[in-house]
Amino acid sequence: MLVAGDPKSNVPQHAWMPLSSGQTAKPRLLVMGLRRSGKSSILNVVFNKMSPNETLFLESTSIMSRNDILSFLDFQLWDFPGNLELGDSTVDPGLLFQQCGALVFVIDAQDEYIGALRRLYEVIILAHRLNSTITFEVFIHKIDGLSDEHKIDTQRDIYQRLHDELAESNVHDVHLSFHLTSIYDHSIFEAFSKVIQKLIPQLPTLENLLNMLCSNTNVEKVFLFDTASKIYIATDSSPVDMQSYELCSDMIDVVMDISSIYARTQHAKATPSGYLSLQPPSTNGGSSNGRAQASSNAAVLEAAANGMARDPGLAIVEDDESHATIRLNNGQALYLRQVNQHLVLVSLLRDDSFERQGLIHYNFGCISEALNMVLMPESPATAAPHQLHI
Ligand SMILES: Nc1nc2c(ncn2[C@@H]2O[C@H](COP(=O)(O)OP(=O)(O)OP(=O)(O)O)[C@@H](O)[C@H]2O)c(=O)[nH]1
Repeated sequence: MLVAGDPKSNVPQHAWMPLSSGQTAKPRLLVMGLRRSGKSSILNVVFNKMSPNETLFLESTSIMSRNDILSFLDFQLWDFPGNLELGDSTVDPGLLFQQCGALVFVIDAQDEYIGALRRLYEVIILAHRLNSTITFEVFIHKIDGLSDEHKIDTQRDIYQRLHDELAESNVHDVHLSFHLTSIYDHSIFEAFSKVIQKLIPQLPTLENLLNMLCSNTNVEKVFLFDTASKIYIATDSSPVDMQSYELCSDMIDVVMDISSIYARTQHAKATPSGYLSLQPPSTNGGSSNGRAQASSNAAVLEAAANGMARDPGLAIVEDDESHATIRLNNGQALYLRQVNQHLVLVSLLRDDSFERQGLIHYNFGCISEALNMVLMPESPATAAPHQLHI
């Protein structure tokens, strides 16, 4: 196997690191699938902020590569090239599967998928034998080219064939999930969110905290997002509807754009994995006029939350108390609150809830503290949280 790159080295943003034999024991997420199924495109769009159109120019991956995700969740993404066979002498199935938390298998739904199913079946049998805790996440991918009816039929057919084959081989206790995905809409972020959530042991506690926030603050929906990838790592227990998710996710882009103009001091530079690292404030940095305060204090933006460009090179806001509000023209509002360097809370609530704005700020502050305590209990910044007010 090949040598891992230093995540802090000065590599281009879209570069993926080859593998080394001296891996650290981070939780691992393995991405597999046949050639040209869309693996590298997915990883680059979600974790490197590549635009979907740019993926047309991606070259075929010929060697296994890994990307260290420097986020709230410290994990490794491994991209297993489609041309490599499991029986290849360079592949060590023990190394590959034993530390693997989740295995994402990408199937090109626009292509003939019988070959992909055969490969998936082989992978499941081998991986499950070596590590029965792996969750298998099947991405039925490139659904942008399919009608709604065709999508459902494809998913049903893939599920049935795989289920029958596994049952015939007497393999029953496999954790298997299916997701319909495309890099051309939010479905790929939604699917990755669900995959990552299964790797977070504190998920039930995070969900409880978000439920408390909703019931005490009249919040209709709240998501805890990883800022850089826009994967949501938790949400309250009300059902996720795609429109609310898209609005909340787009708000991160809007606030990033506004921050890129008005943020006072903290410019961030993208790490090789596409993640943001904040630089310390410069002594004379930033705008001297009052506009500079807008992004770090209450930025009230009467803006449509759609179609804004994103800028991966800038921090979203500047401190852990930063927040922003966008009032929509349908009586709803979006409220964003930074939790820490990697995470933000984005919520959808009724506009009239802002009559008690102080309460909203206070309660979001309490939940942010509690979230930090749950996710980073050793951090000195996480003192005991205050009580929620109703
Ligand atoms: N229509 C559509 N095309 C996609 C999607 N995702 C990826 N593609 C295209 O599929 C082609 C192959 O994508 P890659 O990401 O290179 O595929 P890969 O699985 O990494 O291929 P190997 O490196 O050969 O294993 C590219 O032209 C992408 O633009 C999608 O969601 N929809």
